[in-house]
Order: sequence, then C-alpha cells, then structure tokens
Amino acid sequence: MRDCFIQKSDKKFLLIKHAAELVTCAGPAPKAGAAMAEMGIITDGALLAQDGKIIWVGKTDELPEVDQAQCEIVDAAGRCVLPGFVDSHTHLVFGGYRADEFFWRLGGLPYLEILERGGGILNTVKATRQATKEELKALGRQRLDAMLAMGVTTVEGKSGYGLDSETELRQLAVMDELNREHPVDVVPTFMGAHAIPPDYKGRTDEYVDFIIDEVLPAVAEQGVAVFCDVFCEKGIFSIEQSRRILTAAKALGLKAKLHADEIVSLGGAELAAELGACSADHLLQASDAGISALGTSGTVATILPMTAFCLREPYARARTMIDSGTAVALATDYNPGSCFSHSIPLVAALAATQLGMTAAEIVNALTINGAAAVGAAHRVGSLEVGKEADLVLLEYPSHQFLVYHAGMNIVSKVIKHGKVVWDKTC
Ligand SMILES: N=CN[C@@H](CCC(=O)O)C(=O)O
Ligand SMILES: [Fe+3]
Ligand SMILES: [Zn+2]
Repeated sequence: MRDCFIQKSDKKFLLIKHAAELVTCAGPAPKAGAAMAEMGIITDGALLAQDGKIIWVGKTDELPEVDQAQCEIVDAAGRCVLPGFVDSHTHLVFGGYRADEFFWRLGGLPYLEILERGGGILNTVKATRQATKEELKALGRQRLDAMLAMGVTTVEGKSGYGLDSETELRQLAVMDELNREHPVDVVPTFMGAHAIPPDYKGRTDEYVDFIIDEVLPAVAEQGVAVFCDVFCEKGIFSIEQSRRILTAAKALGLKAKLHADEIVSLGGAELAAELGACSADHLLQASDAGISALGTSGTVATILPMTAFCLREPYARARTMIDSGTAVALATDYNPGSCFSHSIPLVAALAATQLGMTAAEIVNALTINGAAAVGAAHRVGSLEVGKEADLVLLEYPSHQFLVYHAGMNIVSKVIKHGKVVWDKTC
C-alpha cells in the first residue's frame, strides 16, 4: 500500500474546521424526487468526530469546547467537504480483460451478441475461474486503492464471474477479506445469475434450479453476501426466472437488487418494485409504468451513465425519474466489459451533461442515495451525528466543481471512520 493510505494519527477526535462548504446531505434517506435538490450546505462549516463517529456538525464559530491536543485537526479553508462517495454498483473482483471487445462494439457488434457467441461475460468467467484467490484479492486491492483516491469510502461489489459454486464463493470470500483489510467498506452481492455458463447452454431453467438449490444456500450459510442480484435481460434471465431467484434469495435473508431494463424493455423495473428490491439498476429502457412503480415502491433507481456512454446506448431517463418522485443513485458499474472505469468524476460530468441532473442531485445520488441503494444509509452517506465520519475534501470551495471540472479527480483528502486514509499531497 502506498504511504498515502497509511493512517498515522492515533487521536481520539477528528476536527474539521473552516470548510468553505460542508455539504451534509442530511435528511431522510433515500432522497426522492424534489428532496434530491436539498444538500444541507453549511458555510464555514465544522465537524467533530469521536472514535470514528460524527458527534457534532455546524458552523466553525459554534464549535463546542474540545481538548485540541486529542484532535487530529484538518483545516478545510477553501475546500468543499462532502460525505464519502458510495459507489453502489460495481463488479470489482474479476480476472482478465476484454479490450478487444470494446473495439468490436465500436465496429458495430452488439454487447448481447458477443455474449451469445460465448464471449463477453463468459470470457471473464474463464479468466476468473483460473485465477487464485490471492490473485483476485491482489487485483481487488489495487482497484479499491484507485477508487479510494477518487473519494469512494463504500463500494458494492458483485460476484457473477464464476457461475459455479466454487468460483462464486471465491469472489465473495475475496470481497469479505478486502472489506476487513482495506479502508474502503465493501458490500458484497451474490450474482450467480449473471449469465448462463457454457455447460448449461440452452438449459437456463436448470441453471436457475442449480442457483436456487445449491449455490444460494451455500452463500447464505457462509454469510458472505448482503444482496442477491440478477441480470434480467432478453436472452439471459427472464422476468419469471429473475423472480424465482430473488424470491428464494429473500427467503434466505438476502436483499434484492436487479439489473433491469438495460438493453431491452422487459419489465425489470416493475419486477424490482414488486419484490421491494433495494435498487433497480441500469434502467436505460425502463417504461413509464416501470418508472412510476419504482417511485411508489421506494426502490432506488441506480443509474450508470458510463455504461450507456461506453455501449453507446441511450441514457436512462433520470430527469423523468426524479421529476416523478423517484430516488436516483449514480454509480460507476466498474466491470471489465461494458464499463471499464471507476471514474466518479466522469459519472458526475455525464449526469450533468447527458442526464440533465443538477449538481445537488448528483451529490445526493453519489452519497446518501448510493448508501440507501446498498442498505447502509443508517450508517453512511451523510454527515449527521451518529454516522461514520467518512468524508471527502475537494481541492475547490464548492460542490459545483465536481461537475464543472469535467472528468478530473479533484479529491484532496479522504477520511474513513474518522482517519485520514488518502491525501493527494503524499
Ligand atoms: N449487464 C450486465 N453486467 C454488467 C456487465 C458485465 C460484463 O460485461 O462483464 C453490467 O452491469 O453492465
Ligand atoms: Fe452493471
Ligand atoms: Zn452490473
């Protein structure tokens, strides 16, 4: 690990003061519709944390008395302070790369056709099955380091590049260990239903039975996943197959997520709402009925604009979603196929220029609503008393720079659980 990641302070308190803007994102979570415009900005803001938890937030000149000798003091003058980013949709543990495929797609070959021909996700499955746990873990650690440097303090990660018990459990075990060892919190999702493995080709129902009867119970017994996700898509898993898997997962205590209406409008958004899923993700082709179902059910709509950008597909209708009262989260979808990028700055820039989201909506979508999408909004995602002191300092005085400084990483410091874990000047 580079020096920048090493925590040197052993102080009991963290004291941030004189933040040009302290953006709290406080309030009930997730923020839906018009509430996404509210960021709770405190100018000349300050924050006090004790043993990693926030104990006070307010104006610098109203700071309570505290023994400064016991504080790690961060002067945030000229800086914007935000909650740590929550990247609520990634596939970060995988072996191999698929650079060729990116260029085939630019040449006109569709994403689903590459998969149908045995490439795409199935290529990553081959490489991931061959990788040892140590190899996967080393790759995962490097990726988490790079995410942390962009201000990510909590990340969701999916299995789904094993499609057999052994490799799926290996991916989840890697995430579990990384979660314990790395400053970034990793929320693990079981996604055995990501594609149909070659030995089950043409027998999707039997593969669904295998997931339900053999893999899911092992995942639940080992306690290595919080969520279960399914790639509900034409030619992959149907609505009915997705419903069966997620219903079985919920019965075993896992929470539901769904890759919904990414390439074809199948009714995935409606299914996510019906199942009370924590989030429905992608949604490029979500119907009007699907969007209104999400608004009613309180399911977070997780939008992944870099995937649309890389696949050259039309963007999800985030504006319609927010205007009709839905809670929208933004995430990277970091994976080796459809979106090989963990760039929070590019997500923010695309959200503003292509999705028509305001800077305030983008900030909430990357923090408190991302936290809600991974079932962690009671712990992270906003700067409120009782929550983890997970925060990001920008090099600039306003949250607007996150969008305006297009595609640039302007994070100057990252604080996790009250400790500085990354500093650009190191
Ligand atoms: N769409 C399905 N799953 C991933 C892509 C995985 C891959 O291509 O390796 C996604 O979210 O975009
Ligand atoms: Fe994805
Ligand atoms: Zn995904």
